[in-house]
Amino acid sequence: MTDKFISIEGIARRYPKAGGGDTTIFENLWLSMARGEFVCVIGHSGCGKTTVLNILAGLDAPSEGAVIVDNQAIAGPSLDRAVIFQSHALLPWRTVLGNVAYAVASKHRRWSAAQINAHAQRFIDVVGLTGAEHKRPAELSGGMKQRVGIARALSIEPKIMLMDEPFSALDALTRGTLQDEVRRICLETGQTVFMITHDVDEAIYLADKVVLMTNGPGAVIAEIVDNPLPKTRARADVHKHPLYYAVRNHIIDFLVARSKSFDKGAAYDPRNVPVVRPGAAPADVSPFVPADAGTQSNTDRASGPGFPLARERTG
Ligand SMILES: Nc1ncnc2c1ncn2[C@@H]1O[C@H](COP(=O)(O)OP(=O)(O)OP(=O)(O)O)[C@@H](O)[C@H]1O
Repeated sequence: MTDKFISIEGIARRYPKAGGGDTTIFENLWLSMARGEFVCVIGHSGCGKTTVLNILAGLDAPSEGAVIVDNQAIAGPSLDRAVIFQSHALLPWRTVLGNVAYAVASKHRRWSAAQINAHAQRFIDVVGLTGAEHKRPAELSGGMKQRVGIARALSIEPKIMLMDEPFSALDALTRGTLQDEVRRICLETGQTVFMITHDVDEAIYLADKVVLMTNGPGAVIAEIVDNPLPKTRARADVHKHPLYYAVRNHIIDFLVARSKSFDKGAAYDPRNVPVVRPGAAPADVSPFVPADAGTQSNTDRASGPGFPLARERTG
């Protein structure tokens, strides 16, 4: 990877133990992300995903190591990095417009009220809330509240979106719609996204890369799954991709078995975590052929082990 827009460099997070000493949640974590890349992180509860996200947000500091964004070490929160939480954290006394405008005003302190409102309205329209501008959070459904959170994050036009299970509290239909919208918006705006999810299908649908973390304490990045789906993808076609089931099975197998007993082995290098493309031949991946284009089903073609690609330096 050449463009290291985000570079996580050997970070650790330790907390003091009640009886003395420290618990190491994770250590020596290295990961880099290119500009415009959508990365999903998957791992069991407690492995430190939110801690990593909070460090990226500047809300927490690593016990060791550093995170560099756009060639600058993170030294606290910044309007360049917007966070979308599972709970939307809206200001209950402000309307939809008021909530988004509040974020816009914090970034553009010299703008007039008219400029601020016009800018906020643009992002309210983007997330499909036109007509709900004057409602207060209590009058909105969970999905609408989450849209406000997304509009608020987008309205400050951050360089990076950090999302902590943003759709997990939503019903399946709303979740699907918002996943589609977030994907579209991120593609259109070239957003770089770091997102935590527990949902394997969500990760495969949204991500360019899926980072697999082992169980904590002492969690490590076991590997990075390079998603073979094309950047432009439609929800309805995702499962027809010839490698879809191989990728899905690989991630599930990791979560069910390997995340607990991951053997780093002598060859494991945290700065150079294996990048895998499950089901693909080591040197080549066939172009996507729709399921009805041939006699062999895509599911048949998807069988086979995950071959590690050439080890790619992530640090
Ligand atoms: N302030 C704190 N003091 C001590 N331990 C903490 C503190 N904050 C988090 N931890 C511990 O750090 C570990 C990682 O927490 P974190 O929330 O990052 O995990 P996670 O992978 O995001 O989990 P989940 O998927 O459940 O959200 C947990 O074991 C948690 O108990």
